[in-house]
Amino acid sequence: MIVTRALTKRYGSVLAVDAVDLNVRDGDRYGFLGPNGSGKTTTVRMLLGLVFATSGEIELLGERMPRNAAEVLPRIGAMVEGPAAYPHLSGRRNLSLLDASGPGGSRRTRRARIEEALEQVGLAGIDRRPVKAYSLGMRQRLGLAAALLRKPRLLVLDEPTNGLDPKGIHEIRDLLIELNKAGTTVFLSSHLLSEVEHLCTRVGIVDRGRLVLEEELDTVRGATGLVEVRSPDAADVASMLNGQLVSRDGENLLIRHGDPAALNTTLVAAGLRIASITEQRRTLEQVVLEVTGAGSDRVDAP
Ligand SMILES: Nc1ncnc2c1ncn2[C@@H]1O[C@H](COP(=O)(O)OP(=O)(O)OP(=O)(O)O)[C@@H](O)[C@H]1O
Repeated sequence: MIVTRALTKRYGSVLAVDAVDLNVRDGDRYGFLGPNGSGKTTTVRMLLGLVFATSGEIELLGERMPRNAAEVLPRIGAMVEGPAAYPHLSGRRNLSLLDASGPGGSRRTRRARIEEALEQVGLAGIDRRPVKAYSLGMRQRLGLAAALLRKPRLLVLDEPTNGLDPKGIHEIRDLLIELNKAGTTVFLSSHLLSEVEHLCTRVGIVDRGRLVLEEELDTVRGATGLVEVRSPDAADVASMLNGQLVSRDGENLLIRHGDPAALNTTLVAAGLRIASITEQRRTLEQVVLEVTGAGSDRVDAP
């Protein structure tokens, strides 16, 4: 759905995006993750033909960009930072102007389409209020409604939950999952680990303009080889598994073991009570820290 090859953008002496090879597949919920200033917005802008790449190639839906922008862009729903709208008009009116600029049938069909998009993002209830009176979160929702108008196969969203409160973030997340289940590929940029961790199936991590990892989230969050056990008989569990015990804090134990089911059977067979037993997986945060190296305070030898 999105393929880039050695995509590069230079602003004077700043290498904002450095030879990025993205591969977003049909059906992905892809999180493009990186700290502020790592090149996410610039990449998204290049994908959508809003800025020209210095070098490299882009394919969207199998078509070369920006060469085939006129053909490709109507099939994509996009939202980039700070979605634009006429401030003195209502959200509905803004959407209807946007809708009118594209093809799409009778007045009734258009109205139904706008209504559905407003409904999806939770803005259907506010009719007359002009966009200038919207909160940042409402503007984000309106931007998303605009992206959804044409029921795109691919959504490209730059920081879609920016400015939303936790409930709003949750609603947008549910909506994106629902759309994805119905067949829409979702590509979103974010600097929020938790957002990507909760929403995405695949992740691309960018650091100072370079793509340092692209992988399935399940693979990224691989098992650590440790099992977390909580037991009222923690002292007995600890002495039984002495060699494998990594740490103990009250009822909570961390045990070196590759198979939680087998460990559970062993403990229960020994008459020990197990309140919970879970395979420990790496967090996305750990992975990001690993792949982004020593971080911004690194001091290289001259
Ligand atoms: N128009 C521009 N002119 C000059 N430098 C720019 C321009 N746009 C971006 N940059 C620089 O390119 C680098 C990447 O910026 P970009 O906005 O793409 O990062 P980002 O990951 O989207 O960050 P954020 O999360 O803050 O939006 C930064 O160093 C930024 O200062």
